Amino acid sequence: MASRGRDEDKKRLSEILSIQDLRSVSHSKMDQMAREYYDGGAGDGVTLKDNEAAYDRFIIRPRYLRDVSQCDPSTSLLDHPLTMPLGIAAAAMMKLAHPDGESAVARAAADFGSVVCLSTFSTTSLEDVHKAATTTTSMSGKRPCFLQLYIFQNRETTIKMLNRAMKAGYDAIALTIDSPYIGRRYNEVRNHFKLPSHLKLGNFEENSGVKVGGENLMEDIESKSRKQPDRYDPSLEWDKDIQWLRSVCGNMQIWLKGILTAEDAELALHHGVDGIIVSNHGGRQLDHVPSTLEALPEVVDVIRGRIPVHVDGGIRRGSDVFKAICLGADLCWVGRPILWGLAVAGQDGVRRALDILLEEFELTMKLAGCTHVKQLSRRMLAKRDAMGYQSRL
Ligand SMILES: Cc1cc2nc3c(=O)[nH]c(=O)nc-3n(C[C@H](O)[C@H](O)[C@H](O)COP(=O)(O)O)c2cc1C
Ligand SMILES: CC(C)CC(=O)C(=O)O
Repeated sequence: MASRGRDEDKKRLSEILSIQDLRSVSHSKMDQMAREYYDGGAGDGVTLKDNEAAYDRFIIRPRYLRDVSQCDPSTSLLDHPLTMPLGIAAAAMMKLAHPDGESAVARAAADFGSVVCLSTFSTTSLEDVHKAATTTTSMSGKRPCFLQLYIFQNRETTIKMLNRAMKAGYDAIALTIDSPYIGRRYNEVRNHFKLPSHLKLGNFEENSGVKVGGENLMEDIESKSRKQPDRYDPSLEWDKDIQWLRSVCGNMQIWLKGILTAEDAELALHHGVDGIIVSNHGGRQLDHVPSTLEALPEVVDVIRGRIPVHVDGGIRRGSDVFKAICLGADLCWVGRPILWGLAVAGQDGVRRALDILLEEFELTMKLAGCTHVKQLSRRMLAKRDAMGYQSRL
């Protein structure tokens, strides 16, 4: 019976041709609370929509007669090979989409040759996910693994988690800097978002004081009235806290997730972080901030290749990956497309999402006259505006 189910899933998956198809099919697989938590954003969703729309404002300037019979879409991260410049962004509570949750995502990433960034609020323990993410049947050698970090007011909670991550073998932590408080998300309030009782957070003990859900999404984390309150620390600052983090991270690299301006990119460099991710949290935090594709060039221009610059938000096609790399990103992380794949068919659905993005990326490279990721540059793009298009960036 189980194998018949998997065969049916495979047939259904082969009929899914794009990430938009995957998104539509995923909607019938989740209840309203999970669907709206995954798909929604903060406020009126202006930034959420703009993340995707920004990709349509850039046009590709293809070059022809350049022998594209061989094309290599691969790259590397922390000395590990990647099949293409694509990683799986941190997303909380993946078991809301599928019972196999984070482990299924990590296995699909390992087999494909991608990298996973695990959320602090995973529904699987960081040890189990590291095992799944680094055990691969098809890529040789060790796989890279990131842990996304929220720093709690009770620093012991954070230190315990970092010690577990070091012991498990994580390569890097990505500190999310755009969330001193959680954005205003109407869906979560209306749906009384709560982690269902059969699911548990994988990285905290029952008595840690960390929980998700209540009258609104963050009520438990942000409540000061709990007996053992433990919430995000909104007092984080460049000078004291990046240094503190360095002192408790051992050999793990420190990346910052959520940079949107040249000023903060400069500060990140000054404070010696190992890499940055241009991100607006998929439009889930402050509404009306810039789309990440449009924030990317000013960050790249300040960093000038001294540390890696990654980007996430609104990436739904291989051509979107192409455009972000042309604008100077070293790697793109995708969030919701992976959740949609997971909801549709667990590990196989995640693999389908990754395969679609790879096929589209490789074809875009070839049709634009590129055979290697290093050839992608700003000269290959133009920006559309109300008057037509501007041919040089
Ligand atoms: C359902 C969901 C949960 C998320 N949870 C986290 C999280 O726990 N920590 C974090 O730093 N970012 C989180 N993010 C943001 C993602 O890491 C990423 O920035 C965003 O999803 C990228 O945009 P995209 O979904 O359009 O690809 C979450 C995003 C979604 C959609
Ligand atoms: C609010 C957290 C539990 C997870 C998160 O960062 C998100 O939902 O965007």
